[in-house]
Amino acid sequence: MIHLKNVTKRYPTGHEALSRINLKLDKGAMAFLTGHSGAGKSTLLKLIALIERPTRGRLIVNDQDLAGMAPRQVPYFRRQIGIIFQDHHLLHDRSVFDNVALPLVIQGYRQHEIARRARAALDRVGLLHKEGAAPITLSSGEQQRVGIARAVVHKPAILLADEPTGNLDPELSREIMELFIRFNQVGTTVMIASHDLELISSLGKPMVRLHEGHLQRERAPESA
Ligand SMILES: Nc1ncnc2c1ncn2[C@@H]1O[C@H](COP(=O)(O)OP(=O)(O)OP(=O)(O)O)[C@@H](O)[C@H]1O
Repeated sequence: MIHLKNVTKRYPTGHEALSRINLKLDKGAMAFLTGHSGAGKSTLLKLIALIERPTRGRLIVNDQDLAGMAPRQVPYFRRQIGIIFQDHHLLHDRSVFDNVALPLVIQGYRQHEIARRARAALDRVGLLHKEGAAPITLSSGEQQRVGIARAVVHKPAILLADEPTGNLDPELSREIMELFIRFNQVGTTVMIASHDLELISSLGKPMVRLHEGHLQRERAPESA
């Protein structure tokens, strides 16, 4: 589902954030990406989501070679991916429902389909009863769950999360990770960058460690 072949990313500053990365994550698999701050975790997720392009090497995501993808194809490619950030980027002048519905509105879904899917996504994160609330009135764990509902509302094949529990206490962090495991159990391929080693090593999923842009396998999903 996600295959990186000898991928290097050098930013215009000259800094090599990733060096010759080979990594394979099968369809329906789940893995954690670990490493210290600056190790290249966010860069790797950005390459998979085509937010950044590699300097060298190839990425195959959901059977598509990203090198050959024209800019006009990128929005269609991204529909296969849901992305969750540490600070969830919610729109604070819109309701919880509107935030979750937004990707479907942009994609031109019909009104009744938007309502059905947005409520289903909110239900899956346990927040259907908050659909009319303003995000600012929710706890940080609830706000993160709204971000997750928005990321899964279009039923992406791949879910990428960048430090999704960075601002949460240990108990809420575990709840959020368990939510990701549930999405994985219904077939979504999941990759999560996190430096919360204590939590993720207790979850029994493969871990891939980056160190200064180099891959150091721990319990790797599969060698490429
Ligand atoms: N747009 C950019 N331009 C130049 N350098 C960048 C850019 N984005 C990231 N970097 C550099 O690349 C390296 C890897 O950054 P990245 O954000 O991928 O690390 P990370 O492992 O996600 O770190 P953190 O856990 O702190 O988010 C860092 O040294 C960073 O300063």
